[in-house]
Amino acid sequence: MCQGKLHNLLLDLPKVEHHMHLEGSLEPDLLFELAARNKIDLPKDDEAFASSESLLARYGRFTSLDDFLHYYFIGMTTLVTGEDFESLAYAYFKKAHSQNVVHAEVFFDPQAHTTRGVKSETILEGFQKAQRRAKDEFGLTSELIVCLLRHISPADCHQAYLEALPDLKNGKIRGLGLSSTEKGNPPHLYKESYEDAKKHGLRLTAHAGEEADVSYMKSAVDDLGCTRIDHGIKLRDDPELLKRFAREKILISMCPMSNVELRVIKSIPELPVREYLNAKVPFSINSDDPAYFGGYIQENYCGVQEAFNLTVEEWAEIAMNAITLSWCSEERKDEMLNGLSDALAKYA
Ligand code: HPA
Ligand SMILES: [Zn+2]
Repeated sequence: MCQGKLHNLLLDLPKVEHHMHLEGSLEPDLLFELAARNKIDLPKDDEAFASSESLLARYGRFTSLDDFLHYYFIGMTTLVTGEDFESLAYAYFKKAHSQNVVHAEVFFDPQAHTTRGVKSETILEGFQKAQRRAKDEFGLTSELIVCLLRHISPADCHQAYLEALPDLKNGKIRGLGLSSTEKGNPPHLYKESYEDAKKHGLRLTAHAGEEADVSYMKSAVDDLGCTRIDHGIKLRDDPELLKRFAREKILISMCPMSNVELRVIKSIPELPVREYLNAKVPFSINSDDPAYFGGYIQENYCGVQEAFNLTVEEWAEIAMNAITLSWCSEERKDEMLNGLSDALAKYA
């Protein structure tokens, strides 16, 4: 991994995570523990589920987004009670805090749980307990973003959106996202939910430009009104749209290790980090599904440094954009910006 002065800076930087699926932080050990406790049958015809070790080994051989999603959706069937959701989120916050994450805006997939009979209140209460503990014990603030699963029909997704709406309006859930199988499920299909959310002034993001092309990014902005795009690594292919992202400060939440593990790119140097920095397109660096892709946020920061050898000033800009384009209060942003100045002072 990266070395020297810059490595210490990357450890010290106060970090903000914008792209992390809580269900994607389910480590194999906890997965097996929950399966035993909740008497959940894992597939017997897949030898990957023989042990934590074999499961981890299989995670190292994903061939595509859908290949990963197959394991991701099986894994989360072990989450049943409020305590399970709390343990999951608390374990993530604790790990994130150990890597100097000071604020996290995290996704979850209610449709994957409610369709198995888990109540939305159970999920939300578990996550909220973990959020309160993370704030009290670590000073780590967080926001929840509900994801619509785009492999499910837009009509069913709209139903899920309507179920989440009261908690979007009362601020328990901060924003709306769109995830799962991207190709063949373009953003505009989910317009009804996003249009309604926009009317209510809610925060909007969508996964776009991960496996599919840049037209999905354009549709997420034009048709859905997103002010943030998750992954979003295809902007090079539309120079006008790239300028617009810079002008309107539309944040891209990049996930380097995820892109390599899901074979979207061969290696991190292929990412458009230099182009986005030069064009002033704001982006943050994130872990996506850290239990599945072999690293949390720190490992992703180090991977980017190894690949691009960025300067202190460039890291300062990345860290500052991550803070200022977060969906928290201005007061919280000011606190985080002060923390950033203190961390940078040592490296001036
Ligand atoms: O990287 C991802 N892409 C789409 N859906 C997802 N759900 C979890 N991670 C992802
Ligand atoms: Zn994601």
